[in-house]
Amino acid sequence: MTSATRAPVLELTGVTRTYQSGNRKRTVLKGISYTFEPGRMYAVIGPSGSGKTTLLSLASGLDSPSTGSVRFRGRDIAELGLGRYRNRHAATVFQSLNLLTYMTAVQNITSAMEITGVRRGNKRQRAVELLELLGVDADEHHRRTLQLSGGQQQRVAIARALACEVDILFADEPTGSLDHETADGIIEVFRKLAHDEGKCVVVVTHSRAVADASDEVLHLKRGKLGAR
Ligand SMILES: Nc1ncnc2c1ncn2[C@@H]1O[C@H](COP(=O)(O)OP(=O)(O)OP(=O)(O)O)[C@@H](O)[C@H]1O
Repeated sequence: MTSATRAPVLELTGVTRTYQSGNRKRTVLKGISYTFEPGRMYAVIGPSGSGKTTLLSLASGLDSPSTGSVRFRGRDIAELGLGRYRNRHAATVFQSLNLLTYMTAVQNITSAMEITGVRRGNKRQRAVELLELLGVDADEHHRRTLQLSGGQQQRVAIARALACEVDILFADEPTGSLDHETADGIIEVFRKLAHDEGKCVVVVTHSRAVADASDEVLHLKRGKLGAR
């Protein structure tokens, strides 16, 4: 299928976000319109403070735009329910990962499936399948995540996000704290998820390597999307 024939999975239309602190208002995003497709990897780049995390929060249903709309498969996510959108359709891997470090890799994934109400008979088996897909070795599946390396923890966090069978995966600076080699492995994971598994992968990054590996690069500058 060519990209021209793919139905969009996510559409931002005229999205603005204004923050108010005291009497001061500041519009961080100034009318962003963009269409995301399945099976593609997107990088969101831009200077510090340009609104990348704000854009990710709106697109992932953690926050609502001041004006404009965010649509998942044609339906406004506010109407769908932000909680439902986040649980069923769009997962986010945060910079802090938020793994439960006293639990094993498998337990982190199965507990997320319980919490988000995934109806699947053998959750442990699914957790193992996902860890294998992401290249986490079998002897690491049952180790507490505290004992795993940064790159392994990042993979577990991605597996946990995918466990809820989402269509869109957002990640905020996923390679920021990793060495080059480990970062390259994570970039490859994202590319495979997009190109082989058909996910829409959206990564906020300062990394040139992530931007170079992406199918599309969105450059945020002064609240607008521009050419790179
Ligand atoms: N909840 C908030 N209330 C008020 N201002 C906010 C809030 N969240 C973000 N901002 C402001 O919005 C602007 C954009 O922030 P954002 O975190 O989206 O930028 P960013 O491009 O992700 O930056 P960085 O690359 O440094 O992480 C900043 O000036 C920030 O101070």
